[in-house]
Amino acid sequence: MADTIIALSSGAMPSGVAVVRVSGPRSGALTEALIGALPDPRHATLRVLRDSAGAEIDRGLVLWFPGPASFTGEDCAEFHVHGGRAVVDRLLAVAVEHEGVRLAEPGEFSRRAFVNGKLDLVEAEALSDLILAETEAQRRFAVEQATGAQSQLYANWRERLLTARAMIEAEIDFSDEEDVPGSVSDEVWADVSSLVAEIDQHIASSDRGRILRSGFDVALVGAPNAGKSTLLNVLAGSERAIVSAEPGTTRDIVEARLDLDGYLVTIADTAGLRETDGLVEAEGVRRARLRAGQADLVLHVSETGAFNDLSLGDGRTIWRVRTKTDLVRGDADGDADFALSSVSGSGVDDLVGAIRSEVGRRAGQTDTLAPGRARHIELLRTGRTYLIDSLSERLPLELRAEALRLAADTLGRITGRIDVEEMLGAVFSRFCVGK
Ligand SMILES: Nc1nc2c(c(=O)[nH]1)N(C=O)[C@@H](CNc1ccc(C(=O)N[C@@H](CCC(=O)O)C(=O)O)cc1)CN2
Ligand SMILES: Nc1nc2c(ncn2[C@@H]2O[C@H](COP(=O)(O)OP(=O)(O)OP(=O)(O)O)[C@@H](O)[C@H]2O)c(=O)[nH]1
Ligand SMILES: [Mg+2]
Repeated sequence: MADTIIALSSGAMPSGVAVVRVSGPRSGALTEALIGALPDPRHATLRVLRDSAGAEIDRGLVLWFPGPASFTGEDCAEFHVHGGRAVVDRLLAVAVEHEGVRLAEPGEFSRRAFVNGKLDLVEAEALSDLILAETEAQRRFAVEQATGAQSQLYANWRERLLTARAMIEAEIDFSDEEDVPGSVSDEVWADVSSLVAEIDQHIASSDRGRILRSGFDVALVGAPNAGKSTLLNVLAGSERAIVSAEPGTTRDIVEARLDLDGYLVTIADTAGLRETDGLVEAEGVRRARLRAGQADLVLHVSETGAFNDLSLGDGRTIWRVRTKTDLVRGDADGDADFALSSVSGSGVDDLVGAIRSEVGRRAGQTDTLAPGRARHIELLRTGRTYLIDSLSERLPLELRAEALRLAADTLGRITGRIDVEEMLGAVFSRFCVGK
């Protein structure tokens, strides 16, 4: 018999109400022990909760969800009690005195929902993203995936591959017979080719998915004293980083998270780039370069208007930002894209506006499907290589069919649904009646 698990499912206490959730075969017995008779299924019912000696723990709403019609698919119950630490501690302590009842591990309710077929892996991951979402774009991206849109796409691809494989297997088995025309396999391979193109397009949107899910990454880099930390503070609207007239102030990366039009944007302030004998500062410079090399957007900050080459390699978007325009200077703005003063504030809005539109452009529509997790992208890439194998005309048909199977399995791993019965169904449903 599976353990019955219990945990606080609502947020930090103290809070108005705390929701304690229980799932597993002893849920009903535990609920009866706490409140007497079980309430009607799925009806919020006000009850007194008592310990085994009959002392009142609290008074709260109780919900009973007999399985399989519950979040986890098991018998579940919820206790909506007052959100005090001692209330919840006492309730949990009384619950785990019961045989077969223990505290839940992180993610264990969702894990059970997955095991019982209530959620697939993509949906379960999306629920976790939904809980972590801080901005509107993150929320919409997570909701889309949590409601199965992405899963459906992968399921359809997988279905096509299972069909393709069944056709090729049939061709292998009945190649001497006349009822399987050769053109069938041409159609199959044409469809596999177009699937490769669809997967490529989907993988190409992974930058978008990453930006929507994890946020858009901006790095402030440049010479010491250029005004990077001051600019970070202005963008963040608070004194995040230490500012001083001494060059080499910043060593660690200091981040500020902004919500621009619903998109999460992380601004990273970094150590000023220079040759240095200081070990700590040199490490800071190394980290600054590393961060800049991975950023979606690099703001190259300079107080002089001179911008030496950052040598960050290809593919980085770099904007040149001249700072301290409030100070009178001989030279002009040079070839800066933006000129601003963090002290007077002039030019700051232009920069923020430009970041805003850059993020919007690079994130695209929030409601179009894009893979946002490394796990998905990796499996998509692996699946694609199997498909390329399957298209190789130099290989015997048996191996090409096997490559289709591996590709289908790989796609099945994204949603966690790889199951042999389905494959058998796809194969046998295409046999002629009586064969
Ligand atoms: N109080 C409470 N609020 C909550 C949750 C919860 O567990 N408890 N949720 C937790 O994540 C979310 C809602 N998700 C849920 C998903 C499925 C079922 C459920 O009972 N499913 C059954 C019956 C479906 C039906 O009747 O329509 C099923 O799938 O068979 C409940 C909540 C957000 N709000
Ligand atoms: N007048 C004026 N001074 C500024 C401006 N921005 C920064 N400063 C000053 O320039 C000095 C250096 O600023 P920081 O923001 O610490 O420079 P940084 O680029 O972070 O420097 P490191 O961390 O050493 O790389 C400080 O004295 C700031 O007050 C500005 O827009 N106008
Ligand atoms: Mg600094």
